[in-house]
Order: sequence, then structure tokens, then C-alpha cells
Amino acid sequence: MNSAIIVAAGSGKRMKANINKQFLCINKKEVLAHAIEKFYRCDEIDEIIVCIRKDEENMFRELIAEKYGYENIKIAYGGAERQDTIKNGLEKLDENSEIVLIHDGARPFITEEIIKDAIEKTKEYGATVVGVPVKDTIKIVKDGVIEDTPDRSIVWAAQTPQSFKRDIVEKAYKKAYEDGFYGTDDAMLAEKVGYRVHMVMGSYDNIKITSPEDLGFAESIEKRIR
Ligand SMILES: Nc1ccn([C@@H]2O[C@H](COP(=O)(O)OP(=O)(O)OP(=O)(O)O)[C@@H](O)[C@H]2O)c(=O)n1
Ligand SMILES: C[C@](O)(CO)[C@H](O)COP(=O)(O)O
Repeated sequence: MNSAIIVAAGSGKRMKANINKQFLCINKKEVLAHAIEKFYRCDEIDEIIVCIRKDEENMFRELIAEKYGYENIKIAYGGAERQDTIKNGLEKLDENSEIVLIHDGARPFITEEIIKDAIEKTKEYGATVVGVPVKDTIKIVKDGVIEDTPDRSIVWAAQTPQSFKRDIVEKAYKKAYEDGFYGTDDAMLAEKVGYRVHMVMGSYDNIKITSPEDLGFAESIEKRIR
């Protein structure tokens, strides 16, 4: 059984909007609805858990779940950090869940093809991250001064979904909480306990809606791919 945990319990501070960014629209459809749709339609996904803020549960049910007819979606509540939210989502997994895909609700343009590729490679390797090779030259900067320029040919930008065999993600999360470790993505937790995490080719369209200008980019991506 394959489960998707879609996290949408952030506060969207960088978006500076008067509602949580997941409920903002990209060409008349909410960011979160775009994201959920891709997993809901995928015949290889058996369970969807959406993590939302408790005070946004009614808004989620009315504006997303009921409006688009997404049935059998489980809800988990958000935590203080993204990682805490995912911990709550993991606790809701079905007992038969074997592969767990963790996806940002703020990434509306994941595709069914990439989801299926991630599932296949996770079955083979145990832990995978969707991402893309960076196009810019990356600088390591301290106090405004470049300290290093990593070899671009080995630098990738991590996206989501980040997918794991269930025992791997559960062990990685358990260890992170024992150590008081917080990572900026899920793979870091698995890397820290020694798992080899494989990259899966993502898409440059799979952007995260983070700041106001992203909405404009998103509208043009949506028009191009719809
Ligand atoms: N406590 C949190 C923090 C983040 N997220 C989710 O993690 C994803 C990536 O996080 P980010 O883009 O940083 O979202 P926010 O934390 O909402 O944004 P900001 O940092 O600007 O407040 C988003 O789908 C967000 O809803 C979450 O579920 N719970
Ligand atoms: C998980 C992630 O989307 C991979 O790029 C990213 O690390 C989330 O980071 P944020 O600080 O919550 O934006």
C-alpha cells in the first residue's frame, strides 16, 4: 500500500497574504487543491493524509475536500515546524502502508509520472528525493564573502515528494526526535542515520509557492501545462 502525506500546515509568512498561501488560487483553483489532485488521480496512491492547521480544518473541508469531491482523505494536524507536522502525519498511516511519499502542499505542479517514478525507485532503493540539477552556479557565502564554489555538476535542488519505505522513514524520524535534530527536508533525517537516498528526476515546474512573485510564475506554468 502506498501512502501520500501532503503537508499544508505552515503559516506562509513569506507570502505575506491575508490567508494561508495553500488557499490562494492559481487560475481559480487553490494551491493545495492543485497538489492534492495529482495524488488523488494517481492509481498507485492508496491513501492520502493531508496535514493542516487545526483552525483551518473547516476551511479545508469546505474549500477543498467537499468542493472538489476528494473523499476518504485523512486529516492530521500541523505542528510547530514542517518536521513536527510530518511526525503527526506518520502517526495516521494505515497499518498496511509500505511506501510513504511526503509532499509539500505548496508544490502544485507535481505530475503523476514523477509520482509513479518515485514509487518505483523507492521500492528499489528504499529512500528517494525528487529534485533537479541546479542551473545557476552556487556560492557558499559567509559574511557576504564567497568561501567556496561547489562543482555544479554534482549539485541538485531538492523538491518533494520525498519517499521512503515505511520502516526507514519511521526509524529516521524516531532518531531525529531522540537527538533533537531538525532538518530542512525529510531526506536529511534518513541521511543522518546512514541510509543511501537516491535522487529521482523532478521538474523545473515543480516549484514551491513561497513568496508573492511565485504566484505569477505559477499562473503561467498552469496555463502552459493544463
Ligand atoms: N509547521 C509547518 C511548516 C510548514 N508546513 C508545510 O511545509 C511546506 C513547505 O514549507 P514552507 O514553504 O516553508 O511553508 P510555510 O512554513 O507555510 O512558509 P513560511 O516559511 O514562509 O512561513 C508547506 O506546504 C507548508 O504548509 C507544514 O505543514 N507545517
Ligand atoms: C522540503 C523542501 O520543500 C525541499 O526543497 C524544503 O526544504 C522545505 O523548506 P521550507 O523551509 O519549509 O521552505
